[in-house]
Amino acid sequence: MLLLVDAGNTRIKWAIAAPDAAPGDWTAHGAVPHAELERLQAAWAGQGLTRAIVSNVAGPAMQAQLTALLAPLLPAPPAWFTSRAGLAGLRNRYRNPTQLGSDRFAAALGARSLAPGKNLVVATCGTATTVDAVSAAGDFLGGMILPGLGLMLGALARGTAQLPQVGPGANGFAAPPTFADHTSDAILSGCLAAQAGAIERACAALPADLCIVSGGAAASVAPLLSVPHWMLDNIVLVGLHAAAPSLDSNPAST
Ligand SMILES: Nc1ncnc2c1ncn2[C@@H]1O[C@H](COP(=O)(O)OP(=O)(O)O)[C@@H](O)[C@H]1O
Ligand SMILES: CC(C)(COP(=O)(O)O)[C@@H](O)C(=O)NCCC(=O)O
Ligand SMILES: [K+]
Repeated sequence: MLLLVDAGNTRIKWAIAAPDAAPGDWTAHGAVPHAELERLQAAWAGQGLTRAIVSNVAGPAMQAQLTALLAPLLPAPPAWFTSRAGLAGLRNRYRNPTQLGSDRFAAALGARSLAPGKNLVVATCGTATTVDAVSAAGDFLGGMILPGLGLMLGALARGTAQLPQVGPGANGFAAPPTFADHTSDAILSGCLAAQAGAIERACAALPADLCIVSGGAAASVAPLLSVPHWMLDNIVLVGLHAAAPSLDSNPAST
């Protein structure tokens, strides 16, 4: 069984797939915040793992923790997925291709596997929000990095005397009226508009045939979008899955 891992700056997302499964066809999947990393031991043990592909943008301490966690569960070390100049028909136009976050390159691969031959904007609304362009011809053109919804809300609370910390309600962050009539909703209106506005500007600039929206805050941001879009739980894992066959012949990160 193949284990796919997307270690972001807030949560570790994972999925397990049979060797011949199509990208996104998973037998199990889940997510844990960094503080609950040890729960992955129970989730992954006994799954018959034979191989793992890991994207990690959360730093060397996370890599060390995942290495220790996976050592008894796998016959060989995991493949640490990294951005590179090209993979699976996707060319990376970043000035230095390896500087691109591995999750962004994986997300672009995933988007292209789901919607080949289209001009795509790929937005992942996580700790940071990234808004990237993939051309119909298969070029990762580059993109935007902005604070994610949680960071925006936290920055306003930390950096001002009068603004409160706005948290999610029972159903996440429901969009308030644009011109809100109290402070909490005014903050939320502004931060959601910043997220959705960046995505819409990217879609207009490309221009995009389709926008793919993913990440922990996607369900809060997507309803505001006035552009054609698909919302997916984890486009990064789809991309790692889609990349798996190509990594055998191009194991730059292993
Ligand atoms: N209930 C919620 N509603 C909306 N957004 C949320 C909620 N819970 C978490 N988030 C946002 O999702 C982010 C985590 O998403 P995730 O895609 O796992 O991030 P990362 O890949 O950076 O670890 C948090 O930083 C926060 O901004
Ligand atoms: C932009 C990111 C911080 C996003 O991380 P995330 O929100 O998924 O935790 C990550 O992709 C990263 O560290 N990128 C390296 C710099 C770059 O992509 O240009
Ligand atoms: K992100």
